[in-house]
Amino acid sequence: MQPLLTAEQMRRVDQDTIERFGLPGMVLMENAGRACVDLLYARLPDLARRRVLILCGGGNNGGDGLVIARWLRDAGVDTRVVLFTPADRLTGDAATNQRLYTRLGGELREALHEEDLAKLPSWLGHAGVVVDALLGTGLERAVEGHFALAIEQLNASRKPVLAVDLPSGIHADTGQILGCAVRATWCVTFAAAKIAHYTHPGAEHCGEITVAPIGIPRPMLERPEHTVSLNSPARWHPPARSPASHKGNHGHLLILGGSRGKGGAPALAAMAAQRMGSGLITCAVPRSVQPQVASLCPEAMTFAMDEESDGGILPEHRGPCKQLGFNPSVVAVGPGLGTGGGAAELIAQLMITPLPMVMDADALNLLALQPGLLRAHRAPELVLTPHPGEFSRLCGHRVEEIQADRVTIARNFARSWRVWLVLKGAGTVIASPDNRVWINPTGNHGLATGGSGDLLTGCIAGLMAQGWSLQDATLAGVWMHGRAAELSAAEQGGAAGMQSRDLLPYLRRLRNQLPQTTP
Ligand SMILES: NC(=O)C1=CN([C@@H]2O[C@H](COP(=O)(O)OP(=O)(O)OC[C@H]3O[C@@H](n4cnc5c(N)ncnc54)[C@H](O)[C@@H]3O)[C@@H](O)[C@H]2O)[C@@H](O)CC1
Ligand SMILES: [K+]
Repeated sequence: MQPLLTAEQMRRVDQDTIERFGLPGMVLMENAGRACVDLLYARLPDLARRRVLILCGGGNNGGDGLVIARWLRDAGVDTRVVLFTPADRLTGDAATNQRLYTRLGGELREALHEEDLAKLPSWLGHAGVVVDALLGTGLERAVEGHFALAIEQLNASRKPVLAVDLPSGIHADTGQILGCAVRATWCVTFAAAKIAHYTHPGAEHCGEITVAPIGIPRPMLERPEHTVSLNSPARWHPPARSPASHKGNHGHLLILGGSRGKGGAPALAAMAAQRMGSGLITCAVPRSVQPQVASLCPEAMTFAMDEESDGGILPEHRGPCKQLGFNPSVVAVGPGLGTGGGAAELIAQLMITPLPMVMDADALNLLALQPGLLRAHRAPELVLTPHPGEFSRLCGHRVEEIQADRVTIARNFARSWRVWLVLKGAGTVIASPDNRVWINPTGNHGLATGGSGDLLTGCIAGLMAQGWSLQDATLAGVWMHGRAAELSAAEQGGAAGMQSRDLLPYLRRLRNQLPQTTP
């Protein structure tokens, strides 16, 4: 497990390590500072020839900066410290580290008044690298005044920046910028990453993230109340495929969707599910788009549903599972579905159908119009995959409110509606009905194009249909979808201009790289 902590959780972990476990705070701070020094040496082989400017705030983040300053000065590196609080106001371990640095002959300037700040551009100009130790997890209000000025001048200097723990100005729990925030080249965080490291816009400010151990015992980090984790392949348990298997062993996925002008969506979902290894796939679509879906994806079976004059599904065909004469392992509903009356009745019917289900796109828009359906759902496993706009319609919060605290709002929704929620967008949040949350680190802006959501639906539903656990199918589907975009960008000429279909060969490659559990 790679927990992602809030500022309060980290504070408690630090405190328990010091008070209950008995490891002094000075040791933690020493290890934190030392880890930053190691990163600087590793990334800048010519560090000894650079001037290092260290900007320190008045809390323990500044204390880490003073540890860094001591090590570098002792190694003969040209090191300058600028303190943004009066030195005599430092307390605890930060004050001790200030004394140690000064005892070593280290020079320390205070930047408290306008005339001090006027010198900052010149100090920055002479710096070969800057350490941002202004504010860490203790950020408690919007940055303004001389801190804001320093951050703006630092960003304008375009110097390489190491952020200590978090880029100053980023809120640890939400990834939001409070006032303004440092743009770092590297960020070394301690013991565990924080939610902000993988939540935008904070994530973009971090640069390369390193999680450094500082002596906090693992059980302190892996507490049950630490419910947010990074989504990573290490914890999935994909079921093994037998060499003697046939298509019937790998599930039958029913995709319900499509409408006139939106025939590509169910076809894309089907193609992604195939690349995940689904055995059989049936696309049930309105009659007029059936030939299109069949020619886009000849490996899938198609089923024609009678349609309304606008190309949507007719209400009398709302029981497609029965009509098809088979019991699908999983239903994926929504890609290109449309929001006509027939589609609405279809959703109502599906919500009382006891089948595992993935709902996306127009299925979610229809659900938003009849929220009572969600409360009464009978799906043993239900995954909703909204983007922030769809989620806004579902949960009633404005998009800006959702984006300002994605983890909390997604978590509350999943818990109160007993669903798995995949809140899409950079740093996709996956929330389970039992209060656990994962943040997904893979993906890029190449996914910001039509069709990529349909692929994601196909990935998750395709894995579920093969007997993956709901949790693993959802986590792996999201992770591989993002990773495929990264691979496509790296190997096919960049993220912009990516077509959703470009992801398909990479999905197949990633699927086959996953470890399998023994049958
Ligand atoms: N024992 C510990 O608790 C450890 C803490 N560590 C470091 O300590 C940091 C947390 O330390 P603190 O809790 O002292 O917090 P910070 O050092 O992040 O900041 C707290 C100080 O900043 C002030 N402040 C808050 N918001 C401000 C704003 N917008 N503008 C100006 N000043 C503002 C507060 O009044 C307080 O004086 C971590 O991020 C990490 O870098 C590490 O040294 C590891 C051990
Ligand atoms: K910082």
